[in-house]
Amino acid sequence: MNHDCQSAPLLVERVSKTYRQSAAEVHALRDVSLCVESGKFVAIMGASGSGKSTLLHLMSGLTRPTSGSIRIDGQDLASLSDRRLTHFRRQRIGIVFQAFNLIPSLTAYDNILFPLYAAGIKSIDDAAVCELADQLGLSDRLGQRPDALSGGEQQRVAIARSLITNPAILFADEPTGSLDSVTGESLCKLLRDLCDQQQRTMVIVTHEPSVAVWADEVVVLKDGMLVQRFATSGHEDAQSLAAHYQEIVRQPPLLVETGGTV
Ligand SMILES: Nc1ncnc2c1ncn2[C@@H]1O[C@H](COP(=O)(O)OP(=O)(O)OP(=O)(O)O)[C@@H](O)[C@H]1O
Repeated sequence: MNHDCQSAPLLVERVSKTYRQSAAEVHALRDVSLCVESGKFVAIMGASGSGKSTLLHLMSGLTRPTSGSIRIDGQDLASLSDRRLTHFRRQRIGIVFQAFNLIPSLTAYDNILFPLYAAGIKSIDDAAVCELADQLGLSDRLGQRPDALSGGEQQRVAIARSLITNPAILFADEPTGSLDSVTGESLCKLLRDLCDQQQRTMVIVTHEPSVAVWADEVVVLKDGMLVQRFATSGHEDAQSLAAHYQEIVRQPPLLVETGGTV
């Protein structure tokens, strides 16, 4: 294993997930290993049913693997009880969903602060909240409820909410999936800026080459296996990335070495 992986924000080692549906078993993930170093932006791609959401849910501690281990910021998730895992997730893992999942009755400001309220933290650093809102272009929207915000603004509130606890890593499941292409592109630029300017570490699931091209590296899943990963540096536009991705998914699986670095 790469030496730097030991201190990486994310280390996935030989993770498998099998769902049982009455008598049948569904092998959603098979022996997946992945390491993501600090400040990296990684996109997970794959056809429908290839296991992208399952992997994201396992890495973000929402579900547990059938076998294998996941370390976030050095913490082995399997060693935590359900209660401690929930606490750890709220403190150290940021999660953003396609559908924003904001609380409709709360203002943008209170939605952003919700993870702190849920953790029982009462002393709010207002300057830090304002700085975060400013970075995400939300300064003049904080008093609005979600139904008065555009889709792009709602997703930026969701990102601010996920960053308010200063997590070790941010996971996002199709973060642009509910946005038009122009708004989606500006959201991708924002995510890129968060990595470049604040050394945030990010893993997103996406179907869209135009989104994946903003990442540093692309991880490709096929039939629950990690079949390839590649740097986006050779694919500066989405068309070139899409062509390379299609080539990979058409090939028979070629498993990458266990524990390599992304
Ligand atoms: N809770 C579950 N119970 C049983 N099978 C499941 C469950 N969740 C996912 N699966 C199965 O696991 C496999 C991987 O599903 P997953 O949702 O991770 O794929 P995906 O790549 O995210 O797909 P999509 O792009 O369509 O969201 C699929 O065969 C799916 O039917």
